[in-house]
Amino acid sequence: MAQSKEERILNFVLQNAVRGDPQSVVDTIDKYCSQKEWAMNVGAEKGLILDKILEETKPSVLLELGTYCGYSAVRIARLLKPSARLLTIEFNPDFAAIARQMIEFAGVQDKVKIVEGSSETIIPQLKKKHEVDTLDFVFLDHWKDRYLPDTILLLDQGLLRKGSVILADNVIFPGAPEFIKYIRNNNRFECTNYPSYVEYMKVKDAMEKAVFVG
Ligand SMILES: Cc1ncccc1-c1cc(O)c2nc[nH]c(=O)c2c1
Ligand SMILES: [Mg+2]
Repeated sequence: MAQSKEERILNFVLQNAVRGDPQSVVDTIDKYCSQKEWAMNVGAEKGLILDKILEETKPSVLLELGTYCGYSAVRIARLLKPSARLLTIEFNPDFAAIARQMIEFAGVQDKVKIVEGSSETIIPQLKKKHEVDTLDFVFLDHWKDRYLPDTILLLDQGLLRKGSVILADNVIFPGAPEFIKYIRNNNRFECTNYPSYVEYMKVKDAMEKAVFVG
């Protein structure tokens, strides 16, 4: 069976990165995807914005929507304190299988739990099945037309508390106009836009940070 692009990315990491070194995994994926095959990892430029916001927030309980190959899960986990936990939801089982191996190779499996399935199904299970009380940090990086309904679901499920940070990738390209319209006009969120570029491309993109004020 022909290899998928995601399998090629994983194999490049297994052969070229340092086992147990999350920074080397992040750098190796960026090297492959900038020189060989484009892939939808948050990438190095937007990754630095993500890093900075994580260092400011110092979250303990995190949720990511859209794991893909595990690039951002590894990038996030490398900055977390030992007791912090990241739950990451991935709909595509093939991507989830790649991400599981990527996360284990990076040595961050104790901090990261991949949950396979749809965010719509899993978000309502977070409290009872995944022992979440409230979320300190949420990274939206899945289907753009799910950003708004999933944000509303997080609110309805009582998963946000005063100060919870939502960070959304791709609010310019591919774009999430309904989410942006809602979040910027909702006085329960304080929004900040971070202009950047689509990963590995010279196309403008941005991330949006929305802090829940309770
Ligand atoms: C696929 C694509 N083509 C051209 C330009 C950007 C994208 C793109 C970039 C991303 O960071 C994405 N993140 C999550 N989910 C996506 O679907 C996605 C798509
Ligand atoms: Mg993205």
